[in-house]
Amino acid sequence: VVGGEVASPNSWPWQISLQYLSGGSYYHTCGGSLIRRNWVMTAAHCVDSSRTWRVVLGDHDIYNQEGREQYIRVSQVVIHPNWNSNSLASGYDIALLRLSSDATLNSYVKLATLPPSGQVLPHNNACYITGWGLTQTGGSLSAKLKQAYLPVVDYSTCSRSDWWGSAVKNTMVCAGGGSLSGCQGDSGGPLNCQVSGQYVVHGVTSFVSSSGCNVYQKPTVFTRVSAYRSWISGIIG
Ligand SMILES: CC(C)c1ccc(NC(=O)[C@H](Cc2ccccc2)NC(=O)[C@H](CCCC[NH3+])NC(=O)C(F)(F)F)cc1
Repeated sequence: VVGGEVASPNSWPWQISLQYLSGGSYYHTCGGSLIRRNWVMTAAHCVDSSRTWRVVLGDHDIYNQEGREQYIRVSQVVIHPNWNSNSLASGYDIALLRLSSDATLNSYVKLATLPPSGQVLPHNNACYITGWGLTQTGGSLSAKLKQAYLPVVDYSTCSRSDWWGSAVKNTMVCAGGGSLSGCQGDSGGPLNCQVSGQYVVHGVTSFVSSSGCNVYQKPTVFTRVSAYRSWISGIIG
């Protein structure tokens, strides 16, 4: 997350850190959202490679153990069947991870609320991106979970030629577009949008401009969760 601030610990209790095993240690690579006690929603591009994954719930500082963390292995990766890693612009950047055991729900670990099928938020709807991703283009991961206020940019604006043009589809949500943005390592995490006084996960962080994270008129682009509700229900029940 470029800009914004460190979140109050565990204030986004569905946010998870997706980590992969390498040389005996686990490393943060993406975010995700807990949607059932044994299912996490993330981006397909996060789990394109076959690795050993684990999910960390209840985390705040990914480099220090603070006692609220739950570490659970991933037993199954379900990538959307239409996802094509060579075509980010086509969308379908969504995947579901089955956990090897159920998360314990408490004040630090809660389930995300998903939007109703088909719901499209209006321009400027209040949303926050959260994640441990780079804090500057080419920078380093944030040790502590960050949040940044990214209001929704409607499709008609986001698909303008001087914005994202045809790279953005209606199955995506754009948000931000100024000095605040997502960045590498935020992928797969939630776009938390305020709807009737409640935070709803309307987006899965998908991409930013290849020329940098916080680029003017290149808002962060998210998979629109409400476009995939039936697929999600078909998998998790
Ligand atoms: C759709 C097409 C025009 C398109 C192709 C590529 C991109 N962007 C990108 O590829 C930039 C590249 C980059 C790397 C490092 C620093 C800055 C930028 N990376 C990204 O946008 C990666 C997704 C890459 C998926 C493919 N491996 N996502 C993210 O960084 C995040 F966190 F914002 F979700 C954006 C659009």
